[in-house]
Amino acid sequence: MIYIGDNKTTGEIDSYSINTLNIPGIVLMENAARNFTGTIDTNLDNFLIVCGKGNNGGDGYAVARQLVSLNKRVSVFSCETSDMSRDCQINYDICRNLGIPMENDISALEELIISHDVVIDAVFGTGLDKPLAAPYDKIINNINQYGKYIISVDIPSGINGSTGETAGIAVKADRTVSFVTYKQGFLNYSAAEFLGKIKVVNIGLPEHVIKKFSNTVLMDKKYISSLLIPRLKYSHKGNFGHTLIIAGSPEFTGAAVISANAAVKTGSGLVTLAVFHECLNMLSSCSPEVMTADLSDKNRLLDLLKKVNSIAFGPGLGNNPRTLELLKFVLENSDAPMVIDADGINVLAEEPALLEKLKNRCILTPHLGEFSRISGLSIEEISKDRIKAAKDFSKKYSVILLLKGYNTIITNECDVYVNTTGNSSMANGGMGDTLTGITASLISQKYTIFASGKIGSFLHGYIGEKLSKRSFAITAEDIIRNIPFYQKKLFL
Ligand SMILES: NC(=O)C1=CN([C@@H]2O[C@H](COP(=O)(O)OP(=O)(O)OC[C@H]3O[C@@H](n4cnc5c(N)ncnc54)[C@H](O)[C@@H]3O)[C@@H](O)[C@H]2O)[C@@H](O)CC1
Ligand SMILES: Nc1ncnc2c1ncn2[C@@H]1O[C@H](COP(=O)(O)OP(=O)(O)O)[C@@H](O)[C@H]1O
Ligand SMILES: [K+]
Repeated sequence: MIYIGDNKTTGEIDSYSINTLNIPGIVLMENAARNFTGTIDTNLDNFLIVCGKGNNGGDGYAVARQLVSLNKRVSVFSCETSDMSRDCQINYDICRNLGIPMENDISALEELIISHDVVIDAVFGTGLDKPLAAPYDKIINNINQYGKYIISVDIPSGINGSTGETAGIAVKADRTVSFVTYKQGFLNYSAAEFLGKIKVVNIGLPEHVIKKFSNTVLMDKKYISSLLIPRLKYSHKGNFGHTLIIAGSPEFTGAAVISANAAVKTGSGLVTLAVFHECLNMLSSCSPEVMTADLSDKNRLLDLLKKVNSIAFGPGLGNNPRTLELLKFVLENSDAPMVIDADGINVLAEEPALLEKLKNRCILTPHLGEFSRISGLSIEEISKDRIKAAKDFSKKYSVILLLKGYNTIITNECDVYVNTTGNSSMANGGMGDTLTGITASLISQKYTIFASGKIGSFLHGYIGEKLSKRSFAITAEDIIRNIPFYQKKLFL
């Protein structure tokens, strides 16, 4: 499992490893350098390592030694040779003693970069603490302008590991090999263009050590598989629950159909779609397994509200007083766990006191715009630290929050899971409605609300990713058709 941490987390893990576990810093640096080197394509040769004066630079000097021991051609450019950190100095001295070609004259840098095939950027890592000035602005500019292939050590130099903001300018890496944790700042969308392909490597620390300092993880297939509940031989439809979807309006019947069809395909024992009277005759594209109900028939609705195992509320209902009244009615008459999405969220934003009634039994699945409306935070404020914004909201209202988008965040007040599956081939209408149906269906099948959000977002994005290998844009219908096949693939 890959853990996420900011600069503070890195410092804490560092000091625990050195002071409590008694692992010397130079050993951690050696492990980092060895594991970094292990990620480099063995066909690559002719490296220029650009080193700063802190431990990131120290890693760079240690990587230079490792590459030389693999018979690679290596040169080093030292940004500063005075006042180096202790472990940086040790590795610098060894590089000198080994006779590795070393340069520190900035006027030679451009030519050096041009004459090498790979630049390894070891200028700054988690210790960057001020805006970049001369000569660092020029060094980074040169790397970006002339580097043919750039690999950053830990963090592209100039990016803040906690916030993802740049110190004015930053290295644009082709690959970033980060140590111990995936840096929280990498989740800030503004950092994306600098990171290239990201890989996280260990520095010899067991998972239980990292876990002490981070409760934020990137979900992978293995983790999702570990959450899945196999079906027993003698199970019947009653074991897989009844999902009620309350969705749609004359302009948006599609949203209702999509959510209901997704719930069926995800395996809910029964699915009922409840719509306003005027939509009933527009449901011809519903999967035949979907049962329907008329929202104006209050007795039928009451009956359903009492017996279903989960309720999805919101897609396509319309942001209007009728939807708000309906939500109040549902909340007064049912204790079932709920997935609230789209207009369900929009009307909640009008009357946040209703969130009290959703405590400990709800997952909200907003996209950035909806989250901005319901949290009262601007999109800019949320984007600066999506994890914090999501966690704060979840804590304040005791709900699970699933903040959709590239790197979806799912949190239950204290633990945070980030979903990296999915891509922009999925950026089209109806995709969120699909996720709502999948998530509600999983809740009906006895997964916890939190697990349903995690599995739902992983599966949804996983399908999109697989299909996008062959198609440019993926539709909700494409996802729905493929749910059973890829769901089965998640059972390892
Ligand atoms: N346990 C760990 O966490 C390990 C950390 N390691 C490496 O250590 C790095 C952190 O090392 P440090 O804390 O020494 O920090 P850095 O090496 O990132 O940089 C700190 C140095 O740069 C200077 N500096 C910061 N911002 C500057 C600016 N804008 N302009 C000019 N100078 C600036 C500081 O004064 C200091 O000398 C990590 O990124 C990682 O590469 C590795 O050695 C492996 C072990
Ligand atoms: N670039 C992207 N990377 C990953 N997932 C994406 C991307 N764009 C969209 N998605 C996913 O598609 C879904 C879109 O949801 P939403 O915006 O609510 O759509 P709609 O309201 O049209 O149904 C979300 O689950 C989101 O995570
Ligand atoms: K770096």
